[in-house]
Amino acid sequence: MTGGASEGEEGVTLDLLKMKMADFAKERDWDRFHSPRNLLLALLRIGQWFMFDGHSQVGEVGELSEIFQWRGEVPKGLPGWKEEEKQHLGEELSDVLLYLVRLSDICGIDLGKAALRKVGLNALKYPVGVCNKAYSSSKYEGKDNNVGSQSNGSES
Ligand SMILES: Nc1ccn([C@H]2C[C@H](O)[C@@H](COP(=O)(O)OP(=O)(O)OP(=O)(O)O)O2)c(=O)n1
Repeated sequence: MTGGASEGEEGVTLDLLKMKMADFAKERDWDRFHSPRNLLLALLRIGQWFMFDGHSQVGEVGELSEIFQWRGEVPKGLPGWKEEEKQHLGEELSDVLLYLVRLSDICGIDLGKAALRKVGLNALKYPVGVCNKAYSSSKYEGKDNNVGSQSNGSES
């Protein structure tokens, strides 16, 4: 699929991204590089794996983390961030999503279905009424889960 720039902008689906990534790789004869292991390393790597990518030592999750590194806690909505900083964040979030979509596709996992199923499992594991006042799991005790919620009035 090689449609126009605005294609799919209204309600982007995982299937559309999956097709875009498949076309991107096919058009460049990069299918041979998009193995499960390579895609996982592209997300997480420390070190180099690809011939045109000699300068980067961290994977996309690392690049995403670098944006938040040393900023301390960041309020929701990112007040005070410049537009180009938000755009950069969008790019790094997209890289993570795109590699995850591609990794799922290459592994034969329907990511949308798997994620929906997982949302259901999460709801069973953390029932409303038990968890809506305070986290009962010691895993989360002592953590401030409402950091920044006053900045835009949204709940986490
Ligand atoms: N073999 C490759 C190389 C790149 N991409 C796509 C998926 C990502 O969305 C993006 C990653 O490109 P880069 O490795 O150039 O990473 P960045 O765009 O983050 O550039 P930089 O590392 O310079 O910040 O390109 C891909 O599908 N397969």
